[in-house]
Amino acid sequence: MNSTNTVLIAHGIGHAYGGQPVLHGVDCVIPEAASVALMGPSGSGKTTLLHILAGILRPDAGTVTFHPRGRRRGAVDVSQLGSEARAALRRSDFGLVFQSGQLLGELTAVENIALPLLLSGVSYAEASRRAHDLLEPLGLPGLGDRRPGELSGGQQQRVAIARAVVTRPDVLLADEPTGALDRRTGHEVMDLLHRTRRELGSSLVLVTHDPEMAARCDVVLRLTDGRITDVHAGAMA
Ligand SMILES: Nc1ncnc2c1ncn2[C@@H]1O[C@H](COP(=O)(O)OP(=O)(O)OP(=O)(O)O)[C@@H](O)[C@H]1O
Repeated sequence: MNSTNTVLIAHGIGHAYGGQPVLHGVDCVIPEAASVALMGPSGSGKTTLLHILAGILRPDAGTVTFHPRGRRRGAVDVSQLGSEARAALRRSDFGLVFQSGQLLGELTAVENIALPLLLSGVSYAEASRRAHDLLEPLGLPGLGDRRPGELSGGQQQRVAIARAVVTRPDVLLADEPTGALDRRTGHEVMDLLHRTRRELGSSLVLVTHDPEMAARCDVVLRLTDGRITDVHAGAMA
């Protein structure tokens, strides 16, 4: 498979839980600086595939090859890395956003945003400065000292996006990031996610049930019973 201008290539991905197969030989390609929506019925394996692409889960079969942008390092097979190396990759090269509940309640917004930098060894002063710099562009001016419990759902997702992008990752992986928000707030958060990833030149893999959110992506993949059954361009991309 040609790897030019791709950041992630999944090949022959198979996965089972407790002997129950969930993914059957999935192939997919995530192009550089593009957005890819992953749609499909409940239970079709979307989250499992996202977690495998993100290196959270190791697949039972197949490979996930990560090609760092600008080829600044050699390609790595994420599926063969140990848990430490996958965690390091998630901290430095991937940015993850979930539906909710991902922020640490005892930390302020700025501390939550700074966390991936702190875990990568950046000094507290530098990490806080970079986290502060994201408040304004992410629509969180003046909210840096609030704890998650003092923020609205939409504001919490903005903090989660800020945390995902603070390391300027090559790939953003988001699982229903607007699933817990009302429609208008959901679109505002998605506007922000697309704008930020365009500015960074990052790719986005978005798991969503919402056809409008999927249509805003460059490519829409449909997963049915653990198999890719359709690939088409997003209608509003
Ligand atoms: N940790 C787990 N242990 C056992 N079975 C699991 C586990 N996680 C997911 N499954 C099962 O694997 C199948 C695929 O789940 P997955 O969450 O990947 O689907 P999905 O397409 O993301 O679903 P949804 O749209 O409902 O979130 C489902 O049948 C689910 O019950």
